[in-house]
Amino acid sequence: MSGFSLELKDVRKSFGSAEIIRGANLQVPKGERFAIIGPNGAGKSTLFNLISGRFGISSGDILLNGNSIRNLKPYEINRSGLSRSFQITNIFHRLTVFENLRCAVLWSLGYKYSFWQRLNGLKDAQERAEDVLEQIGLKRRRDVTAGLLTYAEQRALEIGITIAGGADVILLDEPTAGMSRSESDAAVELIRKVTEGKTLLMVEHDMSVVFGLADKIAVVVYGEVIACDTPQNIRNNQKVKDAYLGGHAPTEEHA
Ligand SMILES: Nc1ncnc2c1ncn2[C@@H]1O[C@H](COP(=O)(O)OP(=O)(O)OP(=O)(O)O)[C@@H](O)[C@H]1O
Repeated sequence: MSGFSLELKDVRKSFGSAEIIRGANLQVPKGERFAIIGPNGAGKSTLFNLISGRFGISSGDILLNGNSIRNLKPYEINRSGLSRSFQITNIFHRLTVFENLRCAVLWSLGYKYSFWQRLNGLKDAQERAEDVLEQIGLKRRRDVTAGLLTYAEQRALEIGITIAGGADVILLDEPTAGMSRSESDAAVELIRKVTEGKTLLMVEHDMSVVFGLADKIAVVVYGEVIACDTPQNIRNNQKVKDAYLGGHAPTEEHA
């Protein structure tokens, strides 16, 4: 068994005649937190869509815990232990906070929506949802309709939905986008707590979040991973300085 949660092997993706991902390679060891950074249009979201099965890859391979997932559907990848959040908040606004979490737990267990009527009897799902509610700090908002939460609370709920199924590999797409400084500081703490012992891969533009959370940073430029290293080494990497910010290394000050 490999020590990697996720491996990208010469992954390529074309849309029509345009090759967007051009031989991406990446190895994410189990239990580490990785950030993917890069200029706008570099292919970060596309990589997420390939890893989570939303798009099929054109060539190469993606391994989850040592097994190829290249031909799997998104829900099959999810049930193999990988869960992702989206850049756009992806919650059911008319359900309560608790119902959103319970729904995510049941979905991960393979229940269908039509089972909702009989949910109270499903004790494990109920307990798991209560547990996640506590972890994301929304216990006192348990029975509030999700659409009435503040934006930061909605993003916290979304993180809860992402981890609710118990996946070991978590993908977060710009988890602090649109947040104030204090909200994103709180989000960093939340992400750190709920991903303890798990593997995290996140796309993030806010460098203070990236440098505050990531064990390693992968830099994507024109559909390739041009460097993957510790935050300190990325800061001093000349190739990254040249390609990424016109001669300046990414630092916590760059948003
Ligand atoms: N479904 C699609 N069809 C055609 N082109 C696409 C599709 N999805 C993405 N692209 C193109 O792929 C390139 C990379 O887009 P992507 O969204 O992955 O970049 P990104 O690094 O996430 O950018 P940003 O930081 O701005 O979110 C862009 O040129 C985009 O127009």
